[in-house]
Amino acid sequence: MFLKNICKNFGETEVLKDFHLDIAEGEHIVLMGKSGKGKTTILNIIMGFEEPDNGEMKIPNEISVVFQEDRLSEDFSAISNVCLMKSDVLLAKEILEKLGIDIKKCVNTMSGGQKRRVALARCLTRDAKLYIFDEALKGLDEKTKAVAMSVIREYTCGRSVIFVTHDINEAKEFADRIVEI
Ligand SMILES: Nc1ncnc2c1ncn2[C@@H]1O[C@H](COP(=O)(O)OP(=O)(O)OP(=O)(O)O)[C@@H](O)[C@H]1O
Repeated sequence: MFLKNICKNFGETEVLKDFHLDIAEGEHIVLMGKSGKGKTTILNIIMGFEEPDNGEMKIPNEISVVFQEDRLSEDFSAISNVCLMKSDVLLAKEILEKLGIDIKKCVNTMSGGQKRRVALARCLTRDAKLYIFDEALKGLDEKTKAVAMSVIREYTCGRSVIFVTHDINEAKEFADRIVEI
């Protein structure tokens, strides 16, 4: 997949100018850059939520995402949230259990870090060509983060990934290549 010469302005604000990104099949890219540099804008263009002003791109249709916000159905259990769009219950259970989540627990009784892990499990349960993690481990303690990182690595092995983080240690641990914008 690739993005080539992508430009994007919001009114007078120039956010992206001739932005390039190539990702090989199975490659894990970490996208870094200061707040407001345009990382989420790039992801929104990749996901089709924003139109670029200029440029070319080739992006797979099957994309699975962890957004910055959890975007869960609060009144449903962990397993129902993960299986809402996907019927592979066995895989969903396996991933939720590896992430230390009680599958029957209702989301509205969960801590922030537990909700984050449900959002992660939902993303990893989907079969996709490209996985996007936008600050997916934000708010997790170090031990939980290490477990979550190893689960992400296990289930994205051989698949293309864009991982956005401000944490250089996370980036170095995960990346085949770090892209700074
Ligand atoms: N819909 C929009 N309308 C106007 N300006 C926008 C819009 N979306 C983003 N921007 C602006 O584009 C710039 C890049 O925003 P973006 O959210 O892509 O940054 P980011 O690198 O993801 O930041 P952060 O690390 O804080 O999440 C910012 O100046 C932001 O204010």
